[in-house]
Amino acid sequence: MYTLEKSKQAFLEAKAYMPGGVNSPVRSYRSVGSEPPFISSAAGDRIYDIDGNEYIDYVLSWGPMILGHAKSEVVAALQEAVLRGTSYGAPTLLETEVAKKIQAFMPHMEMVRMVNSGTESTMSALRVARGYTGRDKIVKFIGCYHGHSDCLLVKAGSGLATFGVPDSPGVPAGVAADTLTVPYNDIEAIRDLFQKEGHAIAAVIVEPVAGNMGCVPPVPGFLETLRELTTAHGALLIFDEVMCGFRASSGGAQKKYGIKPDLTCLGKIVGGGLPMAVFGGSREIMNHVAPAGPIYQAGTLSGNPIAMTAGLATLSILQQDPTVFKRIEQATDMLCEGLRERAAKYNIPVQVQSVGSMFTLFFSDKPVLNFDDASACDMEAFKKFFHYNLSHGIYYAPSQYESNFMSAMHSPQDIEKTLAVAEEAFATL
Ligand SMILES: Cc1ncc(COP(=O)(O)O)c(C=O)c1O
Ligand SMILES: N[C@H](C=O)CCC(=O)O
Repeated sequence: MYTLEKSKQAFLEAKAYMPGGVNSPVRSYRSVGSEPPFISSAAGDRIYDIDGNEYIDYVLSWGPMILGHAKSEVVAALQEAVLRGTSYGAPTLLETEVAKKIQAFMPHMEMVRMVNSGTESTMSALRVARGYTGRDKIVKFIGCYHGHSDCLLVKAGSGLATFGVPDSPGVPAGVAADTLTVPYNDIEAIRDLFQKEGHAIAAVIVEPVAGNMGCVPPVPGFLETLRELTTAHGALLIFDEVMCGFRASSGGAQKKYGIKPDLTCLGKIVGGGLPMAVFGGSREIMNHVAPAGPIYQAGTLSGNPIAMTAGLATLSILQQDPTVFKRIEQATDMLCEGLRERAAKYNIPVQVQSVGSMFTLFFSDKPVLNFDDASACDMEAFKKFFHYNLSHGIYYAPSQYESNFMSAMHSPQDIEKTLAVAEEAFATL
């Protein structure tokens, strides 16, 4: 019998010490109206909670664990690394190794700066864009989420969309005023905006494959238009590949769609499951970052040896096995196709959207192209489907405004099991 009794008790206690009982809102399960399982361990594609439940994990720590949890080579590298000390606040050989690896996957990242989270990465990339262009305004897309820095908490996706607060209190109006927003995939709207404001725009920041309103691919011509407009108006194009880097393809969305951004933000996979992110781009732009240039950016723990070790081990494994990305993508396709078939059998209108190893099942009768489409989905059906799956050992993201992820450890048998549970869940709707 599935029970979350211990997790419920743990959540009650956690709420006394941390707002909402969590350290990131999406973990609280508030939008699906229940308590979250408290996790005790994870291995491969499985996670285990303190009540003894086992789940096939499609959240993967919100994306990073592409090789699966506790990958033996990564764990061994970390065990060795901690014995040499956990942080020096001084340069190490590891950082250059990681920078070279990143460049091997994404050649446009000629120079990088390591930071500790995706939030820091996008915040710093925007500062560079503003410092480099001498302009203040930035453009973001409605429903995209780029972390929680002030100027990006405007019409944002992920937890903000889930909890219905796309513009957070506490963001000064003056800061928000410099953030211009446009619907995702709306080529005409972005053209109009550039016609009016192009001279003042420092940068366009975009999730080139949106993942924070669920998985929404770019329509043909969308990314190309962003490239054309930013170039024509002297603005920078920032690809926030914190989520879709190493997932849309081995070289992220920039490789998949053949677009060269001016700056790229990476996080999640690049740190192998430890707090680590980077931003980077051409030498010409990055040489404006301190101390090479005047645009200030810093961090006590940035580039710390433990995160570098996990990142390097993860990227090395991905680089050594040229079939790994294809295999994970094929597993994703197999699952998505199976979900479509099972839903159709019960006449449940769904859109199962995927790019590479990211996917979302939307309860919608038409393709989801933007935030309005995502918001129009049947959230009650989502909730029921989610809970049936959770209580039968399938761990999906607890919001329609999130992507799910595949790892190299999900086997065909795991996918079959996932589909069998999905079929039962559809039958209950
Ligand atoms: C596309 C994207 N950008 C930025 C972020 C912020 O990263 P972090 O949560 O590491 O601050 C996230 C995830 O949270 C993300 O999905
Ligand atoms: N969608 C977010 C990041 O990708 C979820 C992670 C978080 O905010 O805790």
